[in-house]
Amino acid sequence: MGERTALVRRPSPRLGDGIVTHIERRPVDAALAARQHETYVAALESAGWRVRWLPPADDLPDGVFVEDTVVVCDDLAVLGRPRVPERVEEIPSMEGTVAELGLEVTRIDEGFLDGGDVLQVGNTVYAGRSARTNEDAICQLTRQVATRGRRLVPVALNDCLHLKTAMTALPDGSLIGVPELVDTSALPYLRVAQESAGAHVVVLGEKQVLVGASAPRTADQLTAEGYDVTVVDIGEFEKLEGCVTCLSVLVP
Ligand SMILES: CN(C)C(=N)NCCC[C@H](N)C(=O)O
Repeated sequence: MGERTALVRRPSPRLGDGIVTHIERRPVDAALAARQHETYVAALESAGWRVRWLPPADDLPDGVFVEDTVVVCDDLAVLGRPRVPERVEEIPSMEGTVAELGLEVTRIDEGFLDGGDVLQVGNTVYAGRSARTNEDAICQLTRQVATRGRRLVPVALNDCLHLKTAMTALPDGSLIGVPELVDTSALPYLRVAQESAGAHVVVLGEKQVLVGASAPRTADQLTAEGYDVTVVDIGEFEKLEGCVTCLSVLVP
């Protein structure tokens, strides 16, 4: 802890068998995915994040989307509880890793929670009500993050996989995303991303962000605003409804 650690897992050669819900399945080039992942990890490292590899899970096609397996809030790690059976086996290796990092590990005992539905901005934790994350889990998460001084705001989603499919935040805490995909009534101002992939921003530092190559207009706009923008192509992961946030858990 305190070392700006990025948790990642190498992509499975079976990535192409991962779950798709809202888009059509397309063939995945596993070798290209591996190269894209290397570039993504290198970008985290060059922004000063110490990379910690989770044990490989080559039999778990979605195992590379580590964001869904845990929510880290200060020294607390709340393990995800996948609704989809295919992803349940990803949790134990994340549990071991966050325990080794010295985080206090807790679980959700009822309901379902994917970390992709949880966006932390300052002392606010936004939690998406999705097909993967339900009310029982959100209630428990509310109590757990309250122990770290956080206030949870539930957010209803419109037909999208995860909250972070719809929106993320910039380093100054302002929200960016696709308003049609979220109930904005509980949110402060949600800036409209230039393209849907521009809803996915990873905050690497105070002025440093990472976005996917599928969001060129957002990248240009953020650059014009003075951000140091790293662009990575994660096209093979996008075929499985992944985005740049899903591929790591950043432990500040
Ligand atoms: C913010 N997002 C989108 C995520 N955190 N996770 C993406 C998981 C994709 C995987 N195929 C699945 O359907 O579970």
